[in-house]
Amino acid sequence: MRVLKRVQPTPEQITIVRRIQTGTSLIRGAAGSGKTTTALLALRAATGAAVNQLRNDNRLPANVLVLAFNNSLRSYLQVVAEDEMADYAGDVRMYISTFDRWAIDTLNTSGMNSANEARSYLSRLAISFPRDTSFVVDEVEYLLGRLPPERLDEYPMIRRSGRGGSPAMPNDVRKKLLDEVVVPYLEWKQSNGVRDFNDLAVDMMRAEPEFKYDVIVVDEAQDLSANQLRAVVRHAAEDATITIVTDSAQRIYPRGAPWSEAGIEIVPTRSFRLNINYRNTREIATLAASLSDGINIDDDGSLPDPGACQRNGRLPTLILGKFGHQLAYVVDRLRHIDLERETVGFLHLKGGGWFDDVRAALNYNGFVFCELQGAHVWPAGAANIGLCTLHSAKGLEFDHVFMIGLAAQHASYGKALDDDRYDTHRRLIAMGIGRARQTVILGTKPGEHLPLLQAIPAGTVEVVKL
Ligand SMILES: Nc1ncnc2c1ncn2[C@@H]1O[C@H](COP(=O)(O)OP(=O)(O)OP(=O)(O)O)[C@@H](O)[C@H]1O
Repeated sequence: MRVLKRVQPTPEQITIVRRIQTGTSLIRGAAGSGKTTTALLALRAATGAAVNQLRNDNRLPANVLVLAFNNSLRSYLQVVAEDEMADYAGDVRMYISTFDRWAIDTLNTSGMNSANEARSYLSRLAISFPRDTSFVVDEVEYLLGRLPPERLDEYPMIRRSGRGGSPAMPNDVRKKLLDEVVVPYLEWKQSNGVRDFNDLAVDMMRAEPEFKYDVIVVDEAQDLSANQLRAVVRHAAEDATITIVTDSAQRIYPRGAPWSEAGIEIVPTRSFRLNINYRNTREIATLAASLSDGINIDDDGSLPDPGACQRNGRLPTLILGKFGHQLAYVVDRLRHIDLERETVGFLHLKGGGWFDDVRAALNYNGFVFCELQGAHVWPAGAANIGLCTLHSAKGLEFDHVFMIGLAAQHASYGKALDDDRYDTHRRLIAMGIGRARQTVILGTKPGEHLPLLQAIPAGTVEVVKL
C-alpha cells in the first residue's frame, strides 16, 4: 500500500518550517492541507538542529517522539518519517507511537486489559442518568481526560470546549453527574484494581522521565485529551521543539481544552494555518463541506473549502440499492482503476466482521487487499486496496474512497438531529470523504440510510439507483 510521496515544499510550508524552533508551534489547516507533510519537514529540520547542538554538548543521541492517534496512522508515519530522517539514523533515538503504546512502554506496565471492563461498568452506571447513555459515557471520558484527578470538582464550572451546546449540561446536572456517575466509577475502579486509558495518561503526567525528548511531533492533536497533552509536556526537554498538528473540524472523540490548560503556550507568531488543499478535487471538498455545513468549530478548526483545491475531478457518486448491489457496483468500478498505481480505501463506521462480505467479494473477484485497521506494520506489499474503519482512516489518504453500507443502524445517535453526537458523526463521515484524492462512492439502501445523507445538497453527488 502506497504512502505519502516526497513532495517539493511550497512557499507556505517553507515559511512554517523555517519558523519552527525550540518551543511549541501549532500547525492548523483543513483535511489535505499538508499539515502532516509540513510537520515531518519540520521534524527533520528540528532534529538536524538538535543533533548539532547535542553533538557540541557531547550529549547525543537526540530523542525524538512522533505521536499518532491510532495504529494505522502510526505505521503509516513510521514509513514516511524513517525515510525523512535517514540522514540522522545513528544520532537519533526515534520513537513513533500512539499515545497509549508510548505510555505503556514508558511506564513498563502490562497492557490495559481492564480498560474494556471499566468502559462496561461506566456504561452500566450511565444508564440510570437522565441523559442518553452514550452521551453520558462520552461526557465522563471528556471530563476525566480534561481535568487532573485532584481538580475534578471544577467540572461544573468549566467551559465545555469541544462538546457543543446540545444536550444542555447546566451546572446542577454536571454536579449530579459527578456525584452519581463519576465518583462511583472512580471508587469502583480503585477497589477493583481496574485502570482505564485516562489512568495511563495521568500516570505519564506524573512519571519521573528517564530521559526527555528533544524533538516532538504530535499529529491529530485534536483527539488527544488535556491529560495526554500534559503527559507529553512532562516528557519534553526544557528546550524541546514541539510541533502540534491539529484540526478541530476533524475531531471525532469527546475532547477539547484550551492549550494553556494543558501547559502548552502557543504564541501567535508560532501558530500557523495552511491554506491550500493538495489532496482533494473541488468536487470532493464540496461534498465534505456540505456535510460539515454549520458545524461549530473553534479557531483550531478549518472546514473543507473547495476554493482551496487545485484540481477538478469526477462528481462523487451516491449509489442507492441493496447492499449486494452496492458491492457489485464498487467491484465493477475497481476493474476500471489502475491498481498498480492507485489506492482504494473501503471505509466503514464498523470494522472487523462488518467487512466479511466485502472481503468475500474481493477474494471471489481476484482482488488483492490488505487490512489497515490497527495495522501495527504498514502493509508494504502490492495490495493497493485497504479495508479500514473510519476511525482508523484518520490521517490516511487514498486515490479512491468507497463507503458503502451506510445504514442508520450504524449511527450511535438517536433521532434527535440537534444532538452533539450528530455533529461528531458528520465530522467523521466528512473526514472519511476527505481521505480521497480522486473519487468517492457512498452507498446506502433507501429507507435505511444514514440520516445525515439527507443533508447532501442536490448537484453535489451523482445519484445512481441500482
Ligand atoms: N508541497 C506539496 N506539493 C504537493 N503535494 C503536497 C504538498 N504538501 C502536501 N502534499 C500532499 O497533500 C496530501 C495531504 O497531505 P497531508 O496528509 O500532509 O495533509 P494533512 O493536512 O495532514 O491531512 P489530514 O488532516 O486530512 O490528515 C498528501 O498527498 C501530500 O503528499
